[in-house]
Amino acid sequence: MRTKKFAAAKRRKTTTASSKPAGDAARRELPVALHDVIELDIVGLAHEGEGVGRFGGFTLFVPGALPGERVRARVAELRKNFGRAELLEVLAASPDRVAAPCAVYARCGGCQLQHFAYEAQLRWKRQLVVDALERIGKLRVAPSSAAPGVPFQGDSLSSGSPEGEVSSGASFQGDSLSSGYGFGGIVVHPVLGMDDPWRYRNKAQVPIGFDLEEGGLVGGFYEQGSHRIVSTDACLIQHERNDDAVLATKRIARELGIEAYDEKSRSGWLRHVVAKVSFATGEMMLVLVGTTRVVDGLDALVARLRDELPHVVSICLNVNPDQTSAVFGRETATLWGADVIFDSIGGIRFAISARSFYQVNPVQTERLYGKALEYAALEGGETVIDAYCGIGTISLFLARSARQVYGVELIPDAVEDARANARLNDIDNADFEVGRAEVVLPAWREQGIDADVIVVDPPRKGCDPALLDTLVAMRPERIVYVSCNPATLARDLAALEAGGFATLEVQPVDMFPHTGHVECVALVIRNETEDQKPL
Ligand SMILES: C[S@@+](CC[C@H](N)C(=O)[O-])C[C@H]1O[C@@H](n2cnc3c(N)ncnc32)[C@H](O)[C@@H]1O
Repeated sequence: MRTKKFAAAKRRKTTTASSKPAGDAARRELPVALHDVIELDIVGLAHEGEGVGRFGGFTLFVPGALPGERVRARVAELRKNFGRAELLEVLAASPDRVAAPCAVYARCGGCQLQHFAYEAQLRWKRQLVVDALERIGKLRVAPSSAAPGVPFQGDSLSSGSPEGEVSSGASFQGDSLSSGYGFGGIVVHPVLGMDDPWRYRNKAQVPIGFDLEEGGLVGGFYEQGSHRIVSTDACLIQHERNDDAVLATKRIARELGIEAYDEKSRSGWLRHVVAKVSFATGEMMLVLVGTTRVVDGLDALVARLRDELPHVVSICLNVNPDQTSAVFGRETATLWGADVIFDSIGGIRFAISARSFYQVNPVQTERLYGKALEYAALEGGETVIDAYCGIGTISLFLARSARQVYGVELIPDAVEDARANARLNDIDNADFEVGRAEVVLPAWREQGIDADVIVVDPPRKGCDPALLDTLVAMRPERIVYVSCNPATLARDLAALEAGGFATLEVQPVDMFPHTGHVECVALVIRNETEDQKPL
């Protein structure tokens, strides 16, 4: 085993691969150099699930390592304030380490946490949320909700993302935390996990490539951080029917001599296979993404897919002729069968077309939106605004219990889907508008639309500051904040606290088991004492 002494000697001969000049590292006398093999203790997990270790006070991210472990690792990248190291050996394993069941886990970029026991994943995700609220939002989390059994304590908690999507610059300062307006702090519930955290995805989007050793046309997943395709026939977080459909498509295309598209030479035809399955009905849609509208063998491919895959009710073609990493091109046509498949979540039906955005984990989506409905506490007479409404999933969930729902969304196609889904469910009290929430809400306010409840479900970057200002000005009784990023959630909840609201509870939901992602829904209420202040 290489020792620290060896590493120090080797360091004198190496340079850093940092985005900063090598001289930088020398000046700052980093305790490691590129390619050093070192032993280090892992003290936390970063947002993407990499182990976080410290070596001589310097932070190193070690993918595959778990908190509490001692590992041997090779330094693979150095930057000014942190580095990355490749895991070589686990010297002392965490009791939460398990064998990842997926055969391609080590190479595929899809999952990051299969080697971490599921219960431990859930405890870690909850702690990520608590840390974000305390460190970034400087919000007080109720002590009673510091769940027993949370494995990581104190300063060695989840250690942030290397790139730092939200830089808090905040250290934990107990006394300066917000008091939560006397509510005793925000209750952060244990993460709602899945009873069976496998085979949960309803959509597979599989890149197609060429590999002579594998027999020609292959499909799988991009290797972590690259565009190299890892050929794979099974994905353990994917519904079996999607796996079967993709496997059959690859085999039949090979047999018919249909060529995979090659990014470098820009030759070949088939770029992606997308399979969608409705958990409610079992119906499936297949979308072939090719470079042109026609290709030899396409009719035969469709005929054989129809024969072999009885659950497929729709086969579509998307044409993407461009030299781009975007999956889809502009043109989509139905080659056979229906234009859409139907799914339902919580009794609301959704029509899913080749290009519609739709939640990929329908089981957990129902639980997440059920919580949003509970937090909205609707009695039937309320006006609700759903900002960032997408295809109107939350709006339609809430419309059944409210007087009127208004949804706003940036993407026109999604708004079309939202309107169609409202019609499909005979819901006539939900109106949708295309636009930026931060522009449309102030306009609605000018028109006299006042909301009792406002739901926000923004993208990872969180709410636009102008929208937060509008929420503060509109002073709805309740805000239900659905978030896919605890860091921006914490930042925005802090802004709402400053504007006279209080966050009562946060319910994290595990929408993507075995990945570093965690979704949250937060209940924020208007602070009545603020209402009594003179204007
Ligand atoms: C996390 S998704 C919400 C999805 C939606 N709740 C659903 O279940 O279908 C965020 C949505 O916000 C939209 N969006 C992004 N920026 C926006 C903005 N400034 N105003 C309105 N919508 C926006 C995105 O297009 C996306 O559909």
